[in-house]
Amino acid sequence: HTDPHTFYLRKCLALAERSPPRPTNFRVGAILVSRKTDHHDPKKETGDITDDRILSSGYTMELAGNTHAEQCCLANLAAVHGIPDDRVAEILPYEVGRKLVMYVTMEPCGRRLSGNTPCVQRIVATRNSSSSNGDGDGDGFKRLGIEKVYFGVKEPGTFVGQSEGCKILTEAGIEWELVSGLEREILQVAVAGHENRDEEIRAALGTDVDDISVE
Ligand SMILES: Nc1nc(=O)c(N)c(NC[C@H](O)[C@H](O)[C@H](O)COP(=O)(O)O)[nH]1
Ligand SMILES: [Zn+2]
Repeated sequence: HTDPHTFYLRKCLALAERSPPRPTNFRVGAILVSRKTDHHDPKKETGDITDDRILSSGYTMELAGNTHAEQCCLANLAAVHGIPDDRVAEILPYEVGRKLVMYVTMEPCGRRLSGNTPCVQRIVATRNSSSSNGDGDGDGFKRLGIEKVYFGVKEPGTFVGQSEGCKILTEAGIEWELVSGLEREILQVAVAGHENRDEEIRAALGTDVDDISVE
């Protein structure tokens, strides 16, 4: 019986395996979940996932262009509601007794070599939209958006060196948690399109084991 976080990260890993291997990015999978919270503490998750609702999912390059898993996950949800992906915050559910969490195989990016909007910015943006109550006097309530991110590995230094994602999430008041146990599997999928993937995995695992078989 695996814990709920490993259960979801394995689902994200299966999504990541659908991503076309490229030397210029990582293959990542993401799932957005609405989770029941403890009725005494709106931050606390009950640990019981039977009431979870999977709102959306995405994987690297699922959508046209140079897209990231988290970006596709949010864009897919926006598309379901027929609005542009930069307005996805407006349609995210905001319910008493529930909170939104995102599972991603890899730490959301804080910087992208392409210069495209990093995923942490897209995640933080889900918290900034205030929903008007329709009377236009701007006294809407602040939607909480995505409150926590669970991921299975920190971003390797391959493209941007020391990753910034977690720091930016913390600064924005978004909790995050590194769920260990799947590092090797996540990295092997993530770097499948890279030339020196064995070396990359060794460096990322911080070990010098020689028995890393990429396949
Ligand atoms: N969390 C995450 N999800 C992804 O789907 C993905 N591809 C990355 N990858 C992070 C890496 O830092 C960037 O892929 C490079 O910085 C190149 O940037 P572009 O992807 O071309 O914008 N990270
Ligand atoms: Zn990203």
